[in-house]
Amino acid sequence: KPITWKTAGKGHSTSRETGQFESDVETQSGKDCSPNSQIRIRNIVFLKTHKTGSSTFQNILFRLGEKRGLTFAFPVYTYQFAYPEKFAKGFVEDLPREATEFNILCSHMRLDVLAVQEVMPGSTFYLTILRDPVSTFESVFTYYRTTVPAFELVLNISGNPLTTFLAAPHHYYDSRYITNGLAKNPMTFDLGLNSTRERVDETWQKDLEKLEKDFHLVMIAEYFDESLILVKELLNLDFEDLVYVRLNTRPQGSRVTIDRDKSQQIRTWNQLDVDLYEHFNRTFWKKIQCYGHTRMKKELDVLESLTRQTRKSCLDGGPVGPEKTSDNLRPWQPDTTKILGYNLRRNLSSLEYEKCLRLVLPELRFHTYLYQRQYGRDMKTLPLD
Ligand SMILES: Nc1ncnc2c1ncn2[C@@H]1O[C@H](COP(=O)(O)OS(=O)(=O)O)[C@@H](OP(=O)(O)O)[C@H]1O
Repeated sequence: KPITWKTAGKGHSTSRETGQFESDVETQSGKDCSPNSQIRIRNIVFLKTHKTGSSTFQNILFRLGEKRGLTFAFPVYTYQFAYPEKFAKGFVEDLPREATEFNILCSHMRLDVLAVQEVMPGSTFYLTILRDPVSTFESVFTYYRTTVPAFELVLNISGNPLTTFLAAPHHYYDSRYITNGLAKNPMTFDLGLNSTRERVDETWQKDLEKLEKDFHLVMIAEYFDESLILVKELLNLDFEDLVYVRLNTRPQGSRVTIDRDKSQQIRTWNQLDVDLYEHFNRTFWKKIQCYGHTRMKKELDVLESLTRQTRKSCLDGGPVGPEKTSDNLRPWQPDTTKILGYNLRRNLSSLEYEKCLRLVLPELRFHTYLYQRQYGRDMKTLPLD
């Protein structure tokens, strides 16, 4: 089924006679069931939260954007919009000469919706992804142990660093430093909210209501495939657009075992993230309910089967450590854990190779490639000051 990308302009009407909806994105916002099978959406903002499976979804958007010739809003420097600063229009590279608007923005940022709206057209779909806060925090802690100041402080203390941190997090966490953003309620921080609060309060309820209005879909990492089916419906995509391999995974051995006590400590320390996740998990299942469980099951079967076939025809086995991947397929490696990558089967035809390569291409390489392609030059180097 070919996709026709059209901009869903503001003010499109609902055709009551035919029962078909051509509503613009605004009119769907906040609804549990969005009858949108007739619209073609061109513009997408994906808030790439940290350690939530977001690189896997970003890879889907990278492939989609390249295939449809869409224009990416890239950061002026590096691969992130001056993270952990709040997003600002000035962090975005200029439009390429021949383009009239940006279509996809999906690099790491700390959200400021109004600032993003200054960059992206009105007819834009806003998506993000949340993951169970205990798994997210453990992953964030392991990955950023030497870069987030609050985590760095426990490095030289003997014993398990996560145990040490969780025993007295206030001792290490100084909320005045924005670079500590990921050390407490990392998902709330990425969403641009005040993540330093100790507990949910009235302002928090308002924040949640606002997020519900701002985002058309909040994906849930634990139900990644179900999330993709909802994305497929929302953006009118094909199954083949959604085929993926899990990116940025760690070897089993690098995971810290989280027992019941530790899990409780993480939940207490990240209470806003817990509430955020529970809230959007509930709205997610309402959307699934609207979508229909039987229909969802059928779609999942098709996606799983296509994904299995694609992985089989592209990959030379499962994910492997950095020592076993070729240079161009090796994901960026922090100094605290290995990040797994993939090798491709040998003897792929050149057509297959191009398709399979994009499926496993690590974030930074794909970003560099797309930037080069869009601007006809290399990325700018960050000025030293
Ligand atoms: N499809 C899917 N579903 C669920 N979880 C997934 C998926 N793909 C990746 N992952 C897990 O997400 C973690 C990496 O997240 P990110 O890609 O967001 O990391 S990053 O912030 O961009 O570095 C990383 O978690 P940990 O392995 O616990 O570190 C991945 O294993």
